[in-house]
Amino acid sequence: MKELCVIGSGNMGKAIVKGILKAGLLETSQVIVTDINEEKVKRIEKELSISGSCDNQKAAAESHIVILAVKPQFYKGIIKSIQNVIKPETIIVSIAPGETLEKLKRGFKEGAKIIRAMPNTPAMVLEGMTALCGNSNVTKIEMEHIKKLFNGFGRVEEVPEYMMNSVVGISGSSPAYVCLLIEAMADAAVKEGMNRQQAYTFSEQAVMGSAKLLLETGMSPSELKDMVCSPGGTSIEAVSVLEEKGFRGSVIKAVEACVKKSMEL
Ligand SMILES: NC(=O)C1=CN([C@@H]2O[C@H](COP(=O)(O)OP(=O)(O)OC[C@H]3O[C@@H](n4cnc5c(N)ncnc54)[C@H](OP(=O)(O)O)[C@@H]3O)[C@@H](O)[C@H]2O)C=CC1
Ligand SMILES: O=C(O)[C@@H]1CCC=N1
Repeated sequence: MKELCVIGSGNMGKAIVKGILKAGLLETSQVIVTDINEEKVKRIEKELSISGSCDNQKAAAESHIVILAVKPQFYKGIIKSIQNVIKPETIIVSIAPGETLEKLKRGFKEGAKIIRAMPNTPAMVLEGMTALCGNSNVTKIEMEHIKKLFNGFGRVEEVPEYMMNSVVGISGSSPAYVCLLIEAMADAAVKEGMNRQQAYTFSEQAVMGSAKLLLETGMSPSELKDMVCSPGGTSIEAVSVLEEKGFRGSVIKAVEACVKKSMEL
């Protein structure tokens, strides 16, 4: 038996396995990863020294925890192929938006232990943020066990299921819009004559450092903004242009659109 089977070795599947191994939470011999693409399986086997397979059913049958890390459109087919081999004590973890506990439950046998998770790509560098919620068949101890694994590659918060779509908006999808901000600031510096690489370094470090400062001090974003904006200084000039252009309103609308899409999936 393996402790963990991850179905789908793409961006998230690989990030999750890498994080758990890096944190030393599981041995390489306790993990199996599958993919539809044999080349990808070979690559991840070699890179992480773990077992790989193209046989989802066999891998799921012999694992205590099964994480579904494929795009939502492949869920139906994969669940159909593994539903009969999932043991009553197996914990199934889904990371797709739109796959509700109710929808997932219909795919598995009565009593199945199902957890919904919403991680994000910074998991690749152990700085992920994951929201978790489980169905009533998952015990407290089992939830703690899954939390600990996801803690291996970042922070974890348990949330009620109705918050999962909001988590997609603020966390799962947000690296995409944070990157737009980083890219735009770098573009501005390039426009001023800075070389591209240096512009990315300044921009990335400013975003990372600001987030770290807030996380480590407990300061609110408005407090840090006020601290940076000297009276009659440079920062308030930038803030006032962003307000004029509807920066915050645009971000709120963007997150709302993301949450809405997640609800529709
Ligand atoms: N990327 C992100 O930022 C986040 C993604 N998610 C969710 O995580 C899930 C995975 O996303 P992501 O990792 O980005 O997707 P990827 O496409 O990078 O990875 C999925 C992998 O699964 C493979 N696959 C497809 N069908 C099967 C199958 N039948 N059996 C086994 N493997 C299969 C894909 O192969 P092929 O490429 O050949 O189709 C691919 O290698 C999605 O549901 C997504 O919504 C959640 C949070 C963040
Ligand atoms: O864009 C998506 O659908 C996925 C879900 C969260 C991040 N990426």
